[in-house]
Amino acid sequence: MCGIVGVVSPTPVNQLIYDALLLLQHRGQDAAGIVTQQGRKFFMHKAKGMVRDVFRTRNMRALQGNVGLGQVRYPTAGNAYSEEEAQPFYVNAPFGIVLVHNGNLTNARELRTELFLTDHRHTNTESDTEVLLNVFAHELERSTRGVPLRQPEDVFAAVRAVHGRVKGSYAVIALIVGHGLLAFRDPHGIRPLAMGRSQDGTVMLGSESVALEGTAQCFERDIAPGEAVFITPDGQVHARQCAENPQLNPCIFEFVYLARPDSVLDGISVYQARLNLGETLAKRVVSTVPPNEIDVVIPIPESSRPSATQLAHLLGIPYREGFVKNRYVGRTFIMPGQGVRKKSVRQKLNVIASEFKGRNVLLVDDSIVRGTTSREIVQMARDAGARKVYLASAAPPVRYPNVYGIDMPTSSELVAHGRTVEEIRQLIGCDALIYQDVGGMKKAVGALNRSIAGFDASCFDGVYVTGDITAQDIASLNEGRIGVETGEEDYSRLALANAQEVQQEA
Ligand SMILES: O=P(O)(O)OC[C@H]1O[C@H](OP(=O)(O)OP(=O)(O)O)[C@H](O)[C@@H]1O
Ligand SMILES: NC(=O)CC[C@H](N)C(=O)O
Ligand SMILES: [Mg+2]
Repeated sequence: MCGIVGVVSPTPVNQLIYDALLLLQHRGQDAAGIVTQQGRKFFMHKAKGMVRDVFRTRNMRALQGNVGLGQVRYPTAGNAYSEEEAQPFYVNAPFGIVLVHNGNLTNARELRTELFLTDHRHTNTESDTEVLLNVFAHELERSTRGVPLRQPEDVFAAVRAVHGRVKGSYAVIALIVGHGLLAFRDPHGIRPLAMGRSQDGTVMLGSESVALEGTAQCFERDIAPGEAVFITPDGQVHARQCAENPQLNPCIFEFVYLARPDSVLDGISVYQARLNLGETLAKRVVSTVPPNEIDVVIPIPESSRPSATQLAHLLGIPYREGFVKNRYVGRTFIMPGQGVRKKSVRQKLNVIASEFKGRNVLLVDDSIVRGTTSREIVQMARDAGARKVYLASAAPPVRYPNVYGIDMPTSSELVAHGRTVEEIRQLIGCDALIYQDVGGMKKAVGALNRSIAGFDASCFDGVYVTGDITAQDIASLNEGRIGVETGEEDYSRLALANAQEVQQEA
């Protein structure tokens, strides 16, 4: 998960891109970058940090031009430390291209070798996005060598070739100097991408509808899976389906946690999806804990709030705020490194003790991944004097690694991996633990857009929509990954140990 945005406008775009990135900050808090283009020149500024820290006035002034793109990064490949892996990425040939990417390639390693040996292209980082850009550049070069670019045909042909070579998830925005802005989505549409316009002729592309609406654009439509859209500098929009068998399988975790509740992705309101999840979760709570044994329902801020409200409403139990969030601490789950995450839960959430004292409380979270939040929160509720602490999760147990751009690289770090619900309950230390079930989750979200063929729910059910992913694949995907915590934490070691464990089990 990252946030991406691209704009073509009759007026300068620097502030518009900045504003859109701020609206997408929840999708990536590790690095941010913007490129604009004026004449034959790109202007780029990127660095580690949140949007507000990365861009100072002098940086903004230098970002000139009426066309540009930007990204907020949540690293899921390569080195979380490296400023060089912040996006956008740039190649000088053909034409001069910059690119931003949300997603994760599952065959980046093979492609990197292929790029070097066959395409004679050098990549200088461990980033899968750099690989993706070079594959695109190579394919564009192939169709245009020695002749001027025929747009949009040559651009669409290159995207078609990219679909043929690249595997995994990719929502992409690229800018070809002097020619226009390109956006495309992988053939399963795993990561979201939408388009909007404003009356002055501005066209904007962004990861979530909130980025469009929050910058006064009118949401127009989602980009279809496999589709490419090319916008010329004068604002003309060309669109083409570039995949052979496109099928919409959006990532269900977007609706559970990643996206903002005020966004609508692929026709589904994220807020309504979370209300529905609360509704189905309520039914499961009833079968485990009699509602008259629960005095109060308390959400674990921020993302679980809609599910918790709906659950409390259905069970007829008071909904109270028991934790206050320090708004200046970012989302803990998307922080790289377990040490940072653990420390941040305590910094981020503090109890209102009177809401717990002598009560049986039902805490609701949207999901339990590593269990970092739940373990701390349950203890905090006990310390505040709760009699019984029950915990309910609006998502099912997260048991499998994610390979499509969510930072869950190894199964061993997932609290639910290889454990029964009772074992997880003991680890977390609550009196009862109630999970959503996979079918219930898919039904709750899927009911909001019946034209969706199915969701990518791989971290819950182990089914990977782009084809089987073996333990070895996961190990090689994690090769070279460096976490932020120690600077040395190499995820491939963890992943290999994990792969061996899985093989032994088999
Ligand atoms: O089991 P864990 O590994 O702790 O991960 C799950 C938790 O992380 C997320 O919260 P986060 O603080 O990132 O964001 P939020 O404020 O949007 O809920 C999510 O909402 C859960 O609370
Ligand atoms: N999660 C993402 O979308 C990140 C994009 C890319 N895989 C990176 O790590 O930089
Ligand atoms: Mg949370």
